[in-house]
Amino acid sequence: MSIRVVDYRGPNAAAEFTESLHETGFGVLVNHPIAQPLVQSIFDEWMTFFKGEDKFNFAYDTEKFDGYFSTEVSETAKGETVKDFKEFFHVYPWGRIPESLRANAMSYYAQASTLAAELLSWVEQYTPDEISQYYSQPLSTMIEGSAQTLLRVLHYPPLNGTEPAGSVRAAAHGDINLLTVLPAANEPGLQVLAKDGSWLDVPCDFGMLIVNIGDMLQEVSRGYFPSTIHRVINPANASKNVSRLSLPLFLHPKEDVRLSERHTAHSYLSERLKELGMKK
Ligand SMILES: O=C(O)CCC(=O)C(=O)O
Ligand SMILES: [Fe+2]
Repeated sequence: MSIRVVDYRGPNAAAEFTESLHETGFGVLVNHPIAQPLVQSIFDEWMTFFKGEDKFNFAYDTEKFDGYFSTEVSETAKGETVKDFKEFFHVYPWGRIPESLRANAMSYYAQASTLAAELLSWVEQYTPDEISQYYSQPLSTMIEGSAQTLLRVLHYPPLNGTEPAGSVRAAAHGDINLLTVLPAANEPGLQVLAKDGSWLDVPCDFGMLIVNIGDMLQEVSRGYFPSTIHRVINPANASKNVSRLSLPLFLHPKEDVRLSERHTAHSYLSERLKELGMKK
């Protein structure tokens, strides 16, 4: 198994991309419409933000989850005991963000959301009928105008020996949401769990766009599109002291969207956040 790289402008892009998502839960696009200079500017300006002190004025809201999560708060993946070694900022259009960072973040949020809606229409088009009969509405409209869609700006600090023993940049996990869109980070490290139990590097050349299925699309498609386990490994010695920045946009359905007989998007998210200890 390997993760296929699909040319967004190629003649069979929609079919090839959907096939990749079905087989591996991941798809990688080149020649896509997200402006790379914008991604680079966001990396540069957020690197400065994470190095500074202003971030502490944006400590995350414990009810609404917008704002800054320090390495002390961070996240512990389901089934793990040690926190991931990372800090991050949750950006929502309605949430808090330093004014100087807002324009680029919102521009990226809008571009990636538009692209995600198109990719979901590809997915819908190439879903077998026996699966798409379960979709309660077109996949692309599930995310339309959703207040839950979340841009996470992640900083994995250089490893300098002060990190907690046994911690990794991001322990193995599946994403909760419908679909995740993620420009290749400035450093490698993202891996996906193959069916044979081995870990595969996700292609990550500068300019590539990585897309993966989340648990909610797995639920909607009754498992036809798998929410594949992935992780971010610590760097090898040579690049140990380099920060890694990453910019996943987690596309969430609107709260009242029905995913399955058991779940709406709202009930599903509440259950998962409780499991993670993030919600009472
Ligand atoms: O940083 C990455 O490459 C992936 C991050 C990730 O998987 C997540 O935040 O859910
Ligand atoms: Fe993830």
